[in-house]
Amino acid sequence: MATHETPSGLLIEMHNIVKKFNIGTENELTVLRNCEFDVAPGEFVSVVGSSGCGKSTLMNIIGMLDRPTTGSYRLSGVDVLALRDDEAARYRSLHIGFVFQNFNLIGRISARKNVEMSMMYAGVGRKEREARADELLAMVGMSDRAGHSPAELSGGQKQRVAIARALANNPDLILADEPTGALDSKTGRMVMDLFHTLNQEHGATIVFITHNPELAAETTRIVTMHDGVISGPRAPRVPQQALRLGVDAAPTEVIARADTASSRGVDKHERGDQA
Ligand SMILES: Nc1ncnc2c1ncn2[C@@H]1O[C@H](COP(=O)(O)OP(=O)(O)OP(=O)(O)O)[C@@H](O)[C@H]1O
Repeated sequence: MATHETPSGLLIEMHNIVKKFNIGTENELTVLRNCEFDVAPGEFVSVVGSSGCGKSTLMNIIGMLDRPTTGSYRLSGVDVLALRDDEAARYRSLHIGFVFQNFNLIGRISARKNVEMSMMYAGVGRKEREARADELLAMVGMSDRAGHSPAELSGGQKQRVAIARALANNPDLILADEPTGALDSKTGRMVMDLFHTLNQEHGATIVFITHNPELAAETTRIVTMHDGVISGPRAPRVPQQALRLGVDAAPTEVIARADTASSRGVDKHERGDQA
């Protein structure tokens, strides 16, 4: 796997990204316009902007689920746009963890199997997969539901499993698209606190798309999209010594901290300090 030590010190380097849909037809649409987007290791960056401004389109390109029409994109120093589709799929599965609004868990298998699945694609052996899935589910406080199927879990529990799955291959980057969007405010708070713990305690680099300005304000940097154009502060240019994600820290301690922070958030909520 590539490491964070890139010549620029940046994890994501996007330059002059343009995305057009339906090229050459009467429906041609330019959705991203000369976007510059850099992220340094260890950042927790939120991307905000009104509906239809291009956030998910940007996310799909960062997540290597789609390619830009023009522009350059390096992830962990690798020119990922130069990769063939099969190479890109493998690179994506090893380097990026996704968390979606609607969880995107596989319904007919257990929480543990959902976490294991991405490791299976990465070629991790069964014993190691099972052990790591258990560690990750402990980390997100879901050990007691590991054998349950997604239908038997609450929204917050599903999202915790999805976060454990996103961490499975020790990714360089977590991409979270409205991860609290389908959750009530208390559960959303808990999920957000888990992201903070992963960022602060484990050095996880997170790009977080949200409509919620209060949640965005908690992150280390906010960029705004407007009609396909990104604005906001640039990534710190000084190379950072970021920790790679790992579960070597005591998992129970991690979730305990998230839970404590979560109750603090609820208290604030009850006091009316936040929406
Ligand atoms: N595959 C596609 N083909 C054509 N147009 C598309 C496609 N995907 C997105 N668009 C258009 O691109 C624009 C930006 O969409 P995108 O989903 O990126 O916005 P968004 O900021 O994520 O919106 P929301 O906050 O509502 O999710 C929209 O006008 C949308 O209709």
